[in-house]
Amino acid sequence: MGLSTEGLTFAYPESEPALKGLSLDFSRGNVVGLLGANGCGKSTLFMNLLGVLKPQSGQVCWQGRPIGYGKAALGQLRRRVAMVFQEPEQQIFYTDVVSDIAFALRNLGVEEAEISRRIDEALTLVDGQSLRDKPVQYLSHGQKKRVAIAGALVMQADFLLLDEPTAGLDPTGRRQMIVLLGRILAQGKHVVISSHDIDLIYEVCDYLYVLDRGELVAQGSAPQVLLDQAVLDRAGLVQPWLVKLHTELGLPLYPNEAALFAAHGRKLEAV
Ligand SMILES: Nc1ncnc2c1ncn2[C@@H]1O[C@H](COP(=O)(O)OP(=O)(O)OP(=O)(O)O)[C@@H](O)[C@H]1O
Repeated sequence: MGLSTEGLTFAYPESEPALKGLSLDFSRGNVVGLLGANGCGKSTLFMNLLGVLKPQSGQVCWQGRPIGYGKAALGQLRRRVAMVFQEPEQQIFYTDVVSDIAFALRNLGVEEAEISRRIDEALTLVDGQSLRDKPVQYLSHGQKKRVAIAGALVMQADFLLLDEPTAGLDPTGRRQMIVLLGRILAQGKHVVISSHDIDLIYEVCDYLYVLDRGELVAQGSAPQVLLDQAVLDRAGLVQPWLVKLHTELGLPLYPNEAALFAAHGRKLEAV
């Protein structure tokens, strides 16, 4: 058991509810995907999960208990649940990489030796050791994204919320992000991904929730949900290309590109 919501309804002031009675369990898979057209409520949900926004009814739960909204309770929650925003600028505040990653840990009063150790480990994980002393302003978008992920990893949270992790990345950067996700999972963490990158969602998620204007319209394993054309139409989504090869050409439903290549006796070149 970990992060979940029960009947969560949230409305911005003087607006229709952006989230309507959502009961979601983010421990249903190691990587849970959130899908839906623009404006369906994904970012609003993430802000509720972090306790930044408070639902009008229902609740966000940690280990089955409603979270608190006092300073101490939110501090505890954020050691468990960390978010990586879509735009790295939303969470990078310092001009150099190491100070930026250290910021939240210093705030929590973590010892400097421990801070160095965690930064070293996180930068290695994101292939970011060479970025260590670079001014943040000179980093590319993809490099900034990796620094932002390192910033979340040093918190050692159990759940990482990733908002559009592949947005703005070139094909190599996107592949590297998938490799990085694998490393994060190997550490036993849970990941929640909100993304319009349907191929990424298909390849990495083992459970999906589909939202349409704040309502839950489908849930299940990735193949279960993404083979359901009615759900895709309702939520404004398209089939991943591997699903399309299956439905249109009758090929087996391959879980990823490497499996498709392997089935044809070919090895996919590594990044
Ligand atoms: N600060 C706000 N005040 C009022 N309404 C808002 C605010 N932020 C978002 N909304 C509305 O809430 C709904 C959900 O928006 P949200 O940004 O959560 O969707 P999203 O699924 O993350 O969209 P996208 O895929 O474009 O990032 C939308 O109708 C949006 O217009």
